[in-house]
Amino acid sequence: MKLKQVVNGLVYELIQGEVEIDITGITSDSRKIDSGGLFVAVSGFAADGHQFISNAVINGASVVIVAKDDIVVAAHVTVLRVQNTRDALARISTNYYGNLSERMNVIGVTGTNGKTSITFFLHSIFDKAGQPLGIIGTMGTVIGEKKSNNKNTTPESMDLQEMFSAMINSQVKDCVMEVSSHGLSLSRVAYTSFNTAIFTNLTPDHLELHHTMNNYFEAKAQLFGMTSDYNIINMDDPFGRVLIKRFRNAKAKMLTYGLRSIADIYAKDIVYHIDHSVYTLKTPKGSIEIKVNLPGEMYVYNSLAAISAAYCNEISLNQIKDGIEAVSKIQGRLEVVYEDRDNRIIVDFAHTEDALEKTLKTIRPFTKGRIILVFGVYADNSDEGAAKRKGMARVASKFADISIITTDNPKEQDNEMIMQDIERGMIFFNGLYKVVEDRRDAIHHAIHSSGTGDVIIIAGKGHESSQIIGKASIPFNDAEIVKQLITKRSSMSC
Ligand SMILES: CC(=O)N[C@H]1[C@@H](OP(=O)(O)OP(=O)(O)OC[C@H]2O[C@@H](n3ccc(=O)[nH]c3=O)[C@H](O)[C@@H]2O)O[C@H](CO)[C@@H](O)[C@@H]1O[C@H](C)C(=O)N[C@@H](C)C(=O)N[C@H](CCC(=O)O)C(=O)O
Ligand SMILES: Nc1ncnc2c1ncn2[C@@H]1O[C@H](COP(=O)(O)OP(=O)(O)OP(=O)(O)O)[C@@H](O)[C@H]1O
Repeated sequence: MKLKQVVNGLVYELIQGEVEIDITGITSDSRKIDSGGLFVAVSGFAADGHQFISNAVINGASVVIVAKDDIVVAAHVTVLRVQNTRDALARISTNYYGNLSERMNVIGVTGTNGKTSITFFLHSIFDKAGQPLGIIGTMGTVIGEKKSNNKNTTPESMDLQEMFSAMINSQVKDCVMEVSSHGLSLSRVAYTSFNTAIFTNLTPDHLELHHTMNNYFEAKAQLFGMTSDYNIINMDDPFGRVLIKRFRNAKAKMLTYGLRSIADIYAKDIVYHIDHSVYTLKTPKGSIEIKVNLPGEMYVYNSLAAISAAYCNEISLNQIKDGIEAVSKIQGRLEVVYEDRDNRIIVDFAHTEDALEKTLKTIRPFTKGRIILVFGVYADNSDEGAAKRKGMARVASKFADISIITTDNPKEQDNEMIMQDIERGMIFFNGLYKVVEDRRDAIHHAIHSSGTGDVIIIAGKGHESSQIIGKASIPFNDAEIVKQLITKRSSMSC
């Protein structure tokens, strides 16, 4: 493609070379450049892409986009300077693939918790309506029968536009994607056209990036100014109500959901069971009974969010009901990975204070014995990280009977410091706890110390298939470990 076409709409200064040349591809990673490719130098959190320009040129880059002055690049390379290279990457990626989101129906889901299950509910509903729906999110990308892993919940702009292209090539024109605050703040979804946006809730998370709840909220709020058709908002959430006020008169129509009749779409007469909930769905077009095969209020909310988007897409109430009811479980989301007469073991992805509290409160009414919680936390060395560790300890102390503090994904943080901080929190909040650093040993300890009627909740890693310690990614899946330990226990007792 001609560089001139690729940079259409981009505000830039031509430092050297010319734009009437062909390029073979775009990347912001010098290690991935092909001969004749365009390299965008991004200043990141760990490294500065400007330092890799000469590598990119050695690897074949014929065009470089920079944000800094005084960058010396080989004379045969075209160099453009822009204000913000992340934004430029999004602009040129969108051009390169032909602005595909404009030809698609894109539903963006944002909020701290619940995004993944909403995408799964919607996928199932669209399936019942005979419309293939692509998914992009934490659990990967789904296009028809094809599934692939994602490095990020919301992929880098170049990867995102490539995914849209793969969807179009597979005749998938409807897409639901999780839109993280990182995705919005780091321009990963800039220039993507969203038809619909969904807001779930906002509670403390990712404060190492945003520092304040207000900044975090403002990052999320951007999505609702990017929509053409509908903004769907949880009106029971305080931040949801701020969005309702702010976007009431926006171009996109507003649809609210919640548990009270003032919402456009709401749930009435909810009955909670150990493994499902039943409620009457109320919509402006009528009512229908819904069974959600995941327990607790949070999945009533998540189902309502998905239902609201399906409703805006004119899917019938019967198809909506069939779609929600066809989701029997979601990996790592209150997933019962073992059950016998005496005990249940549940794996859940709760990795924020609010998610952990909701998970423990959901399980409590159905627990005859104790709740034994296995958890750790990823939180960096900032004040915000310290607050997260203390907050998780507060919830564990208050809502579990005993907690086994262990390793989550410490990444490059000091795990000893993380666990000591959680321990300090447990002491502060008077929680009963034990520290077992190795996660497998911690799960083993929980199983072996459990008695009749106890429920074990292993929180924080849900579906994840590896544990990230330092730079190493070690295969590890909570459900799999439980299976191994239980098998070992039963073979020993034979
Ligand atoms: C903190 C953070 O968000 N980091 C993301 C960010 O990395 P970065 O820009 O800081 O990259 P960097 O490593 O500093 O490198 C800077 C630049 O130099 C380039 N480089 C680097 C080395 C080299 O040899 N050559 C080269 O060109 C890199 O390609 C990059 O363009 O941009 C990368 C590309 O988009 C992301 O993959 C990466 O996500 C990391 C893996 C991450 O963990 N991110 C998390 C915090 C995140 O984004 N989470 C959200 C929300 C999750 C949720 O709540 O569900 C998400 O959407 O995933
Ligand atoms: N509506 C909700 N409100 C609060 N907590 C929730 C809600 N839905 C799910 N959770 C909790 O949050 C955890 C993560 O859920 P889910 O993966 O759907 O969220 P997410 O928004 O996709 O998060 P992430 O972007 O971190 O993957 C669940 O395992 C559960 O403990």
